[in-house]
Amino acid sequence: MSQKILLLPGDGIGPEIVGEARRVLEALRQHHGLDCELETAPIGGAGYDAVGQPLPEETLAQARAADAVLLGAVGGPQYDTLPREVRPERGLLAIRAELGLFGNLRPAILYPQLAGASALRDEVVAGLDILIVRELTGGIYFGQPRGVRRLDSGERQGYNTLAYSEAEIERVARLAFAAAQRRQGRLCSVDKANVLESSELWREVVERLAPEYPDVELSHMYVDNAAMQLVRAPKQFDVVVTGNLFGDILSDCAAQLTGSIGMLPSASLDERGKGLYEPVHGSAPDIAGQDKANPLATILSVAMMLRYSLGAAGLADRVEAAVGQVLEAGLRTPDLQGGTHRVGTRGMGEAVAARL
Ligand SMILES: NC(=O)C1=CN([C@@H]2O[C@H](COP(=O)(O)OP(=O)(O)OC[C@H]3O[C@@H](n4cnc5c(N)ncnc54)[C@H](O)[C@@H]3O)[C@@H](O)[C@H]2O)C=CC1
Ligand SMILES: CC(C)CC(=O)C(=O)O
Ligand SMILES: [Mg+2]
Repeated sequence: MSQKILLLPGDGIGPEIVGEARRVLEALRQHHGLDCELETAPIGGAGYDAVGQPLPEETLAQARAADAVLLGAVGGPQYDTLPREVRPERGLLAIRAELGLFGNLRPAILYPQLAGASALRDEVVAGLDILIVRELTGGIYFGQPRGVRRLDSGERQGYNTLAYSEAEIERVARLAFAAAQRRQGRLCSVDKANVLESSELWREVVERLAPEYPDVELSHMYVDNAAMQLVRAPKQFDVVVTGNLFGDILSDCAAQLTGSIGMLPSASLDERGKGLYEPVHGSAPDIAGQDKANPLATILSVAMMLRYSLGAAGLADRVEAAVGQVLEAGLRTPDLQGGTHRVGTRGMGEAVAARL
């Protein structure tokens, strides 16, 4: 039966990188029998421009009906002065919450061809393969109350709430323990339990689950140390599980270990494994519309989608192998150092599709 994939290009470089992901899906359809229907809908600033909402109702309905969703990125300076409730980023948070996508898998893998492109020395990053499991629908990005209030002094105060329930911690921790079982069997839970009550509970719940996963070696680390360890000795990590804000920050940091933020894909999964797939980076307004964006994070997100939502692990392997081949052939977008052939967004997408 044909599977329905919803494309949400979004803003900035979103349409360019999703265009290249689409090219890859079409190559798989043409040459490898992938049976899928592609639909496109607006989100973020594009949603606001179309109907005044960053997550149009119609887009959400299409996402619910789809077998998988591929998103580019949202946001841009032209939207930064809008009321917060209709800003593009709210649309992204809303679709994550509405679809119940609590588990965000962010693998940071160094392609051997990019060892020289990493900000760190070869020996520190060679063979790097980390999985960051970020809680995606709770924590300070969603906590209530939030807002800007007037103090008695007349001064304004901005405030947010960081809250995690036991159930929210448990379900993402189980996802991470299970991922560690399929990998090297090491799980590091990152928190700030020396200061935050929500982290103290986080650590307690993760610790309580550990006996159910005797084949996983569990450790804990404070987030400030984890940021330092990620650039000091990143290969000490196998799977990292952490909350929404800490995971957002640490995964951008891990991205740079792999050569560029343009290399990091992600999968956001619900309780039943239905997913939304998106690169880790944002809408990069500074390079939008210039054929400069690296589409590989989005193309690698297609690979994750094939593996986790479409039951096509063989095709996922093919896409990942094609990415390795174009890097081996020396192709590099401007964000990647080294190589022998400078290409743009389109050139990179065409080169991957041609190898499928
Ligand atoms: N998932 C999403 O949709 C996200 C959206 N944003 C939004 O994106 C906008 C820009 O945010 P920034 O903080 O600048 O983060 P960003 O990730 O968009 O860009 C940071 C830097 O990385 C570069 N970069 C990002 N993706 C790239 C790619 N594929 N190829 C080459 N270079 C790339 C950009 O040119 C920029 O120099 C904001 O409106 C922000 O709210 C930010 C993060 C995530
Ligand atoms: C734009 C934000 C809502 C999120 C973000 O930076 C991310 O998910 O990586
Ligand atoms: Mg981010």
